[in-house]
Amino acid sequence: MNTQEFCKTFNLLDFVRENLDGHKPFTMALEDFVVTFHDVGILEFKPKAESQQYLVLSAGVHGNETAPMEIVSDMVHDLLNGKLELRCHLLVLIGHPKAMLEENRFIDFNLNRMFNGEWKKYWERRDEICEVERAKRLEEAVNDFFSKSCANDTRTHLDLHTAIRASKYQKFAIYPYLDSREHNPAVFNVMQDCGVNTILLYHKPSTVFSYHSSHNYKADSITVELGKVKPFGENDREDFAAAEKTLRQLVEASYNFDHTTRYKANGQRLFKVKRELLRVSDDSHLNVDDGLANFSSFEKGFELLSDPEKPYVVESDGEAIVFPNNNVPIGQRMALVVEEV
Ligand SMILES: O=C(O)CCC(=O)N[C@@H](CCC(=O)O)C(=O)O
Ligand SMILES: [Zn+2]
Repeated sequence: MNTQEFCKTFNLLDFVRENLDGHKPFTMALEDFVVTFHDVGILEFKPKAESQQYLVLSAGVHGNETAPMEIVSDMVHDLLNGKLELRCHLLVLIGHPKAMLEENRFIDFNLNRMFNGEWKKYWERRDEICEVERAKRLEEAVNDFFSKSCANDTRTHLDLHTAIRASKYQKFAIYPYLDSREHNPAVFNVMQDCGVNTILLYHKPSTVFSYHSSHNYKADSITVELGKVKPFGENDREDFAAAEKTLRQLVEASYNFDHTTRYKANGQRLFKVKRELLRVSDDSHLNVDDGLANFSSFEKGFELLSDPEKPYVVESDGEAIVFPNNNVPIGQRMALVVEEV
C-alpha cells in the first residue's frame, strides 16, 4: 500500500486495536510534516516549518473514556489527509490500548495513578499489572518529545478524559499542582474556548499524567473532563464541538501560551480541593447514590464517608464532591471534597 492509500483509509483506533502488543516504529514524510509511529498509540508529528510549540494530546488513559479517543482519531485522520494543518510539534497518545479494546477504565490498576515514576514501585509486579510497562512507555514518549524542545518553546499537555458520572458543570478540568509555578492565563482561556467553565485547582503533587508532564517538563498541563463516559459510537459529537474546534486550533498553533497572555475567560468557576478522601479500610464507604452528579454539595454535619476509624463529616455548608468512587483499593482516592473560590 502506498502512503496516500495508507493515509486515506487510516483509522487510528482500528490501527491501535490491530497492534495491541506494539509494533516496530516507522516514519512517513508527507507534504508539510513527518509523522513517526513510535509504538502502539504513540504518534509524533514534526512540522517541516519551524515551530516553537510542543503539544501533547493524550486520550484513553482510561479505556472506557471513548469520546476523546474518537476526537483525536479524527484529527489524526484529517492531518494525514491534509484537512487539518499542522503548525506545531504534536505528540498524540492513546493511553491504554488494552483497556480501550475492552472499553474498561483499566485492566489491573488505574493507569492514571502510575505516573511521575509511581510505576517503579510496581516494577517487580509488571507481569501481573499491565499498566506498569505502559506508564513507563508513555513517560518515555513524553520525555523524548519534550527533550527536543528548547528553553523558550512552549510545552502543553492536554490529557483528555470523560467522567464516570454526570456533573453539575458538564465540562470541567483539573489544573495539577504547580509546585512553585504560577497558573498560566492562557490555559484558562483555552479551557473556556473548549467550553470548560469550571476549573478545579489541585492542591498537591500526585501520580496523574498531567501532573507528571507539568512537574517534570514545566508544561502547561491540565486534565480535561469533556463529558460523561459512553461506549464507542454513542457519543453525541455535537456536545464536544467547541472542544474539538479548539483542539484543532491548537494543532494549527493559533494559540499563544505565553504567560503574559491576558486572562479573558469570563464567568469561569474556580474550585479548590479542601480534602482528599482515601479508602483507609475495607469498611470505608461513601454515602452517595450512583446517580449523584459531580459538584453536588452537602450540608454541614452530613456523614459523607463512613469508616470505623476515619469517617468524614461535612464541615461547612456548600462543600461539594467530585469523583466519588466506592470501588477503589485501600490507599486510593475515593473522592475529592472541593469548595468554590
Ligand atoms: O469520573 C471519575 O470518577 C473519574 C474521571 C477521571 O478519570 N478523572 C481523572 C482525574 C485526574 C486528575 O485528578 O487530574 C482520574 O481520576 O484519573
Ligand atoms: Zn479518566
